[in-house]
Amino acid sequence: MTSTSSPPPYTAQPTITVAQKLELVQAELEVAKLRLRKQAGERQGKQRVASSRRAVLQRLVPRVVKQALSPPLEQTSSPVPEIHAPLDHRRIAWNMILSEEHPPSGSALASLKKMMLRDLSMETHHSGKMLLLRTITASSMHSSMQTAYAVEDERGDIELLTIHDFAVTTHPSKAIQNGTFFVVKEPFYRSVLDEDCVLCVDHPSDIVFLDADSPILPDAWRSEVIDRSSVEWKQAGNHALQDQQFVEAERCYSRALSALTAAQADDFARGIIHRNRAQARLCLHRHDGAYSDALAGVRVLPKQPDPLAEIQNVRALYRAGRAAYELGAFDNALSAYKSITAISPFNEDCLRELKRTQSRIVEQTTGVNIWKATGPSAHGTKVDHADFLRRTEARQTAHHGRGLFAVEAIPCGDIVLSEKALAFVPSPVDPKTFNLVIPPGATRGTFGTQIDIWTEVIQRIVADPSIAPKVLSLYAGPNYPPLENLDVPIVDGSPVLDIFRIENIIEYNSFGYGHDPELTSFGNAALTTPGLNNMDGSMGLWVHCSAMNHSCLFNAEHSFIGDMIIFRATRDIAKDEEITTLYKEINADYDIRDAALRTWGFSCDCKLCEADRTCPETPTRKHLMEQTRDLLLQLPLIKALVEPRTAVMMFEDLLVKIEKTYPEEYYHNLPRLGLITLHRYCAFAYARAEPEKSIEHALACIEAHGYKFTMTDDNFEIDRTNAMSAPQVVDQLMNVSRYKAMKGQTILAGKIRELALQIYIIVNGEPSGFQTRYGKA
Ligand SMILES: C[S@@+](CC[C@H](N)C(=O)[O-])C[C@H]1O[C@@H](n2cnc3c(N)ncnc32)[C@H](O)[C@@H]1O
Repeated sequence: MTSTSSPPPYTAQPTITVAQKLELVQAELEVAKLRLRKQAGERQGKQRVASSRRAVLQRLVPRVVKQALSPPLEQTSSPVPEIHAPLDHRRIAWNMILSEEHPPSGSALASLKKMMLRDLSMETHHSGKMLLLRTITASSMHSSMQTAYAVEDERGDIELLTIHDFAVTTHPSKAIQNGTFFVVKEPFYRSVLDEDCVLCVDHPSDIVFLDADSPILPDAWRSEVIDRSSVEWKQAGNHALQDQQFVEAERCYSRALSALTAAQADDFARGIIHRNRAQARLCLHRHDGAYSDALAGVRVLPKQPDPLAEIQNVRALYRAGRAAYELGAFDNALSAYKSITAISPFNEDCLRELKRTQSRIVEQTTGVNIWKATGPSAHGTKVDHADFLRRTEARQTAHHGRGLFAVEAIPCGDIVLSEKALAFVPSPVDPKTFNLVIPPGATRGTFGTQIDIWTEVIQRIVADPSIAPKVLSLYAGPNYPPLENLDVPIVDGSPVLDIFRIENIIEYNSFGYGHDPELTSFGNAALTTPGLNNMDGSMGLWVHCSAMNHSCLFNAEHSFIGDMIIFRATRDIAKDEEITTLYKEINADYDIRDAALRTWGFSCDCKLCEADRTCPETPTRKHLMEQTRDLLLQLPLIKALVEPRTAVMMFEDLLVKIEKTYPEEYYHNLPRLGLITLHRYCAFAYARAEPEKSIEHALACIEAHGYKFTMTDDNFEIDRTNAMSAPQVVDQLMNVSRYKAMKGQTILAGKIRELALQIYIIVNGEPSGFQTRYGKA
């Protein structure tokens, strides 16, 4: 059967790669953005045109820019070979955040003037105003990141409201029911793609939910004031807690506290409510509030023994300990647990938590032997360990903003720091869809797990505003100058958080990693793979190490175990030396490398980049490297047509030519990255027939990474001032070690193996997998 209507643009493609699909999406997006901007420009400041109830309800049908693409994707030899996860059945869901980046309202409800829907102007932020509304429908998915509701004001006008998921998922109930009352602060009424306007809420604090008996509500809407005593509210809270309705429990306990009369406001009654609310908040992962409630629930013990007061204090202190532990405030947790042991020395729960807390404190000071502590099963999970940060601190650099510096000498191979993620999203097991969010004014988008990290960071700060300064201290790109005050203001009970600043912080500071098939036997070895690759990878935000700048001649290599990032010194680091790492897997082609780093807004000024920039041979080398790439792609064909020896000679010929593009006056003691692939290939090709030649290439491959290697019969010296640790170096060292062992130079072979193991640990974070890959000594 044939259809007369033209097929949607994507289904015309028999198969399509992710890269091609993204290109299509990007192109369509550009058209949409242009249309939207034109439409917005024409409408700015014009009076809202009222819609009928029926028309608004019809608009609730999900409609915006969501593509579920039918043809299965195929991985081809497309220019994005870095996408490794199986791509079958992947679908792309994309959507735009429809507002230009704009700050949240920082005004208190009491200072805002009420307005009505009919007073709205299009494309306008209504500063100093607020809308009092109620939902008249349940939610409907508006796009993959926004939820839509029909809402009405007290005059009965109705409109479509879209709430960014951050605002919904950070709302305690995570779901807004039909009939919910709320205020939208300083509303923004803006265009969407299909000629309509919607009210929109992007920032969590721009919406304030109201109880049904709130005095702000008009009489016609307000239910009778629920006249409960504090004790009744507390009992309602207890029931809700028992039923695991933690949001409701917290609300009831809060009402119980405000309903306390002066006569009831004694230590005893107040203490019970605080302790109970602490429990509800622990269950809601609101550790700031749980901690302060728990402490408020600690009673002053009378002089005479009072078993009830003691039991209550044990409860309160235990909750304080748990909350402090989750906030990473291990000293506070320790002191809470120690106070319990003074009351109840054999409390088993307390002793267990006390021991756990003590282990974290030891880890903070001495570092954790992370691989022994976690084992390989930790991959992709959140591990229970503490940061080890005391060897480094953030300081101002001369030209690169803040940087991370060693506060003590760190020997090669040692842990520079290990840090637990503030937010971590493991790669999806079954990545069927990924989201793409591009604000209309932006030239870049946010993809896949990066969006999940964004959500997680916002949720964490909304739950625990005490962590905000850590996040807000991070570099947020050129459009967001540093904040003078890092504490997030709390207005009407909500932290006022700019989701667009957070998005930029994630963009510039998060690490993403995917597992390269070539590296899987390297246990945890991970590549930093920003951009496209993130859609499959695990991703996290690690705050302390975010102060670390990039250098192609880095001195710290990072790897991941669970949600911990581990940096190891790739050479001896002196006290007060700046610690640097690779932001992006290094490319031998300077133009490609530079373009990648420009996405972070800078050009690297390391000696290697300087040499590549100034050496007159760089363009010739680029051309030769392109030839190398072409030859390697055609290798199966070449092998079929010519003798293997001839094929190798073709590569050796290229090697000689590329070597000449590295004049000593520019590249003295520097890596010669353009030689690595060819030496590696030749080492492999000669391995069986001419092992001596293979070892020559293996050593040359190591040298091309910047290692200066001088060997005697039973020893070697190595200069690694500008050397790069890499899995290929370990491979080649092990080739040399095996060869030397075969030749009877067992001492030398053993020493080279030790060096290989050290570099393996630097690259991999830990030694697991080494024996599996290279066998026993
Ligand atoms: C993760 S932050 C690193 C810390 C940052 N310098 C700060 O002040 O907080 C990344 C940003 O640091 C800057 N940066 C990092 N490495 C750099 C380098 N080698 N040269 C110039 N700027 C660099 C860039 O602005 C980059 O977007």
